[in-house]
Formats: sequence, C-alpha cells, structure tokens
Amino acid sequence: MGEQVEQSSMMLEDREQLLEMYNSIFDIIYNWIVVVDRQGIIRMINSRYCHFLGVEQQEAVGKHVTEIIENTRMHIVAQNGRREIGDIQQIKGNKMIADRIPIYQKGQLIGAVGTVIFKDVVELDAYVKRVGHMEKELDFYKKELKKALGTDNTFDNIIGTSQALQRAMNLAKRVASTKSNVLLLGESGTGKGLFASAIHNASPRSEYPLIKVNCAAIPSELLESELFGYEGGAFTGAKKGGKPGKFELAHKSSIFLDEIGDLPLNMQAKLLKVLQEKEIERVGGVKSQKVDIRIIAATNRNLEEMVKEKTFREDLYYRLNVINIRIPSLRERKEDIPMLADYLIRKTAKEMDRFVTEISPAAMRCLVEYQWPGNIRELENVIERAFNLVDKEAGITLKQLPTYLVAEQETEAVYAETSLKEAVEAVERKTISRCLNETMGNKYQTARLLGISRTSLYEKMEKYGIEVSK
Ligand SMILES: Nc1ncnc2c1ncn2[C@@H]1O[C@H](COP(=O)(O)OP(=O)(O)OP(=O)(O)O)[C@@H](O)[C@H]1O
Repeated sequence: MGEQVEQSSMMLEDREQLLEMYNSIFDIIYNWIVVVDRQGIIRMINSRYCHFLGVEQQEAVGKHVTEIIENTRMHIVAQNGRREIGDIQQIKGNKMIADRIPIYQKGQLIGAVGTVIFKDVVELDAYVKRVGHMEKELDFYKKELKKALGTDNTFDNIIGTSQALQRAMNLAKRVASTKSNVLLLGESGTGKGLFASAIHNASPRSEYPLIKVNCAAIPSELLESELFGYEGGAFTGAKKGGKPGKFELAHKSSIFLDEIGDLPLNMQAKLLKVLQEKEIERVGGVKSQKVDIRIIAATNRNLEEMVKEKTFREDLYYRLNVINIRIPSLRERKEDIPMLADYLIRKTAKEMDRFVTEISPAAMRCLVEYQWPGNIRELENVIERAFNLVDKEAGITLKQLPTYLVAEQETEAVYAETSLKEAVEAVERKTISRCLNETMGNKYQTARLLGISRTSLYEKMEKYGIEVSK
C-alpha cells in the first residue's frame, strides 16, 4: 500500500516536471503559438506572440481569441475540427502564415492550436534569399581572404612521402584538433609556415582566419602596438579610433608567431603574460580584455641554446614548447625531391599559364644531388627561374638551372643517366663556369684558356644561361 502511494506520488512529480518543461518550451519557442478550447477561449499563448500583439500573457489567457487576435479563425477550427495549413492572416498590418490544427482527446474535439511562423510572407522570402546570398558571399570572401593571406593551405598541400616528413605530418595532424600551443622547428624554407596553416585549418578554429606575425620583420619599437593594438591618442601619430592588435584579431583563432627566437626580451615577458592571464591590454588603454587564442610559434634558431645564453626566457620556452614538431630539411629527405619538383613545376605552370611539365633526367638528378641550404623555398625559386629561361613549351633541362647548382655536381653523376648530348652540354657548361670563376669573369682570358673564340664563348654563355656576376 505504502509502495503504491510512493509510486503514484513519483508519477505525479514526473508529470509536473514534464508539464513545466512543456511550458518552458512553449514559451521560448521561436514560433508564435496560441491554444484555444472548444469555446474559442485562449488557454495558452506564448510570450513572443503576446509581445507582438502588445498584450500581457495573463490578460490574454481566458479571453475569447477574437478579442485578442485579428482575423483569427481559431474558434472556427476548434468547432469544426478541420485543420487549416498555410493560411494567410493579416495581423497588425502584416501578412502572416498561420497553421490551425484541431486538438482531440480520446477522439473528442477539445480545442485547437495555432502557430504563426513569420510575420510577413514577402519579408520571409526576401529574408531567406538575402541570408542565402550573404552566406555564399561570406564563404567566398573567407576563401579569398585565406588565399590572399596565404593561409588556405591544408595537409594536402604538404608534399612528400619520406619517413621524416610523414612523422612530422602525423604529429601535426594529431595535435591540430587540440588547444595546445605548438612550436615548429626547422631550417629556413622547410615549410614551417605551411605547417602552421595546415594545423590551423584542420583545427576547430578554422572558421576564423589565421593571424600571422613575423617577429623578425617588425621593428622592435612597433612590435608592442602591432601585437597589442593601441587606443586613440596613445602616442603621436596614433590613429584616431585606435587600432586592434594581432592578439585581439586572433581571438577565437590561432596566431602564427614566426621567427619567435627574434622576439626581444621585453616582448617575451609581455607574451608570457598573455599566455598566463589570457588577457591583453591595448597600448594607452586602461582596461584589459579576455582573449582566447592558440599560439603556433616557429623558429629556425636553437631556443634551448638561447635559454642557456639567457636570450630567450625559459618560462616562455616551456609554455610554447608544449608540442614541438621538427620539420626536416630537404637534405634529410632527398627522396621527396622528384615529387616536390614535379609538384612545383605543375604549380608554377598553372600560375604562369605555361605548358611546361617536363624536366630532363639530368636536371632532375642535379636537383636531387644539390644540398639545398634554402630548402623548399630555394627549390621553388630555382624552378621559377627555369620557367623564365625555358623556351615556350619545352621541358626544363640543365641549361635552365643556375650555374652554382650544376657546378656543385660531379660531372659523372650528371651524365650517368643522360643522353650523350646532355652530358656533353653539362661538361661544357661546367667547364665554362669554372674558367669564368678562375679568370674572375674575364671573357678574353676564359676564351683563351678554353681554346675557343670569344664569339663562340659568348654564344655558349647565352645558350647555357651563364651570367658573370659583376
Ligand atoms: N612539403 C611541402 N610541399 C610543398 N610545398 C612546400 C612544402 N614545404 C614548403 N613548401 C613551400 O615552400 C615555401 C617555403 O615554405 P615556408 O614559408 O612555409 O617555410 P618556412 O620554414 O616558414 O620558412 P622561413 O623560416 O624562412 O619563414 C612555401 O611557398 C611553401 O608553400
């Protein structure tokens, strides 16, 4: 008996909770809703609808629906039990789309529920079109902005299958979705910027643009206002309304601090404060503001050494070094060079609107053997230069590669996999370059040393694209 009482009181409690929940939903729902009984008396009406009608909820409930809502047919539906969907109803000068649905309980008609979905059909239509158009436009500009900022790269743009690169990529992919700060280490031109974009674009923050700062490129006296922004009148020459800094712009996004090793000590302290307090204050400002940012830092310097030498703050180093990814140099992954060269040739051909797609085996061999101190950026430059020298739709050969690059190779290595003609040309090219170096660019002496006429030397220099540096 006691158990039964307990059970039914629990059921009652459940019902009350359920009712309370339905009431809340009814009230917060975006649509405007009214419920009438069979006599057309309003039993429920949500506050949004009341607000539009300009009546109080308590005032409306209990009144006949015709007293509260113009042109209503709710009392008719509550009588005849026939649903009306999509009826146009004029209320307070607005055209509304009204749905009126009879309510039955155990087969008995007990009233009706009515909803009004938007205040004006024409406006709704125009609104939907406008929003759709704006969304498309926004998407377009987001993409364009990313392209313009060079931040539209994803992991698909990182070329290379070598183990060394794949290891770095796998780690980067794993950490992309986390909130952790990332430190990218690697020589200049290895792709640190590319990795930073790819990590950001694979993260939940990718809706917002990646903000880039090259710490080495901004004069130290401007760095603070660049990073933190300033209030109007903060200093002479300050913009009237002030200017947001890069940290502020990176709110909810990621900030790429390139060349972090070049950040002066005073700015290191300020950056540390941002990381600890997650707040920034504009130069000349009085109040601080919260920022939610993820830091992706990069450097080609040895930060550990710098910490030892006390030129880089140890506490900042640990904060930034939560995850560090070392990007291998091109020398450490020579097997990626052919694939990279092909990719860059295709990319350059597209950018320059040219049909060059081929590279001779000797030229490719030369690229693979070279030491690439400037890494992929240097490879990009070499390919772009070759495009400027190559005949219209011909392929790239040794002739279009810079002398320093070809001269570095052992001639045997060059002609081991090439045609006799190319091998002869490679030897000629190399010999001429060497002689020109020896004679410090003196063409008369070079021609004599080589036993050829000066005209012939000029012709060959032009053929091989050899230039004498002044
Ligand atoms: N694995 C790769 N695949 C394709 N392109 C690459 C790759 N790595 C780098 N690049 C390209 O090489 C160029 C140099 O890369 P990036 O600027 O990212 O190097 P970095 O390490 O940031 O250089 P720095 O230290 O000088 O700023 C860029 O144009 C980039 O797109």
